[in-house]
Amino acid sequence: MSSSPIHSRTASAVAAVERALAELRRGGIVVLRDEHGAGCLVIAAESCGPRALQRLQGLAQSAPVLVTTRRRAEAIGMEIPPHIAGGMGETNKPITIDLPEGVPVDVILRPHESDSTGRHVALRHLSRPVASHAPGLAQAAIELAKLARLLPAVVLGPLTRDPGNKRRDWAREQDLVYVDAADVAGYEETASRTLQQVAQAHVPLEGAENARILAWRPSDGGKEHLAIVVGDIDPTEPVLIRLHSECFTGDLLGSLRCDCGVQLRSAIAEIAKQGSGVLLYLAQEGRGIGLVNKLRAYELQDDGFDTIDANEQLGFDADERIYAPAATMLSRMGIQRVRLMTNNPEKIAQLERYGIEVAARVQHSFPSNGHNENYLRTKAERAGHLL
Ligand SMILES: Nc1nc2c(ncn2[C@@H]2O[C@H](COP(=O)(O)OP(=O)(O)OP(=O)(O)O)[C@@H](O)[C@H]2O)c(=O)[nH]1
Ligand SMILES: [Zn+2]
Repeated sequence: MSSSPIHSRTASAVAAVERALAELRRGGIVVLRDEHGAGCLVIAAESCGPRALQRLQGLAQSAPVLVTTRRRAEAIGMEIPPHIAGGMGETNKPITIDLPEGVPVDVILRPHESDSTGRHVALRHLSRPVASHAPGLAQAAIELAKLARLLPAVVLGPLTRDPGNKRRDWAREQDLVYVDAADVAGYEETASRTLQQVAQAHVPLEGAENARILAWRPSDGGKEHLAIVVGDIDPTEPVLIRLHSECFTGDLLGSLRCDCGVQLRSAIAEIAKQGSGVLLYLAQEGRGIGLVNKLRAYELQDDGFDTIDANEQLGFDADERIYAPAATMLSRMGIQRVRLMTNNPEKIAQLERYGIEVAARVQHSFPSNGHNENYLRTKAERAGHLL
């Protein structure tokens, strides 16, 4: 990669976000600052221990608040006043809630624990949502928690406005990780632009012996994606492509809750049958919420929620994936036109948005295995999947 000022600015921005993610996952405090100089301290609710919380309370310049998403707040039965709920298009915006002294932060996380009257335990401790002092910071803090594959709930400690750029120096003095909110917003797209191929090996696969695996890594050492190239690609013609999102349970363990295992193996078999093509194996487990959160969503599905509602009950969107890394890898391989094996119109729309022409859609669906009927039905009826 070139060391031009633009590239080094990109590299340092993604590196700052990656450091913040590691810090949140280990229960540390991150300093966030927006372009107007507003700042705050952030701890992920899921990893918030008593020492970090005490430190945040000591450093913050007003009382800490709890921030989660509207869907999570609604899932625990919280009433959201219309002036806070936001309009259309802001369906899952961050919701700020006062955090009275002594209230355990994790009340927001305990899924569906109710008291004897059926009221969610969180409501016993938490009052109605309040207006956020800096909505952009709340949004960036929630985004960080999601990128760290944690539940979208954070403790936020407001800081006074910072007219110059002193906040970064202050963070350094306090030995705290600092990140600009603007760098969080575009992180996944920016990181995808830094993807570089770092390994390539011939790996004969059952039914596709002429296969190579190419590994791609972003400059911050974050999520690595793979391209499984079968046969010899001719980029002058639309190339047969499958975008496969990682599914540990389906791909590796043969789980029958989903259709990923059969989709993975059949895609490779079909590509081999047609002579050549590429399967992109994307590190976006659980439609982008991570394996742990997917298992939490499965728990909710065992209680009767469908795959979309379960995501939303946890506070996520139904699908958190972006396909910018896929588009970058295709372009770097010289592939601009594809025949895409999918039933998901969002994959087509996003690839086109990122500059890849989808010349044709190739259907890629399989009969139910006796365990995933509801899952397949929900994808067709609620996620707009084409069958
Ligand atoms: N959150 C969540 N993720 C799931 C669930 N079941 C499967 N997944 C994830 O969904 C992704 C699989 O989706 P894909 O098969 O790539 O995509 P799709 O949206 O079904 O679209 P096509 O298969 O291309 O038609 C993987 O990351 C799985 O881990 C679930 O119940 N909840
Ligand atoms: Zn799966």
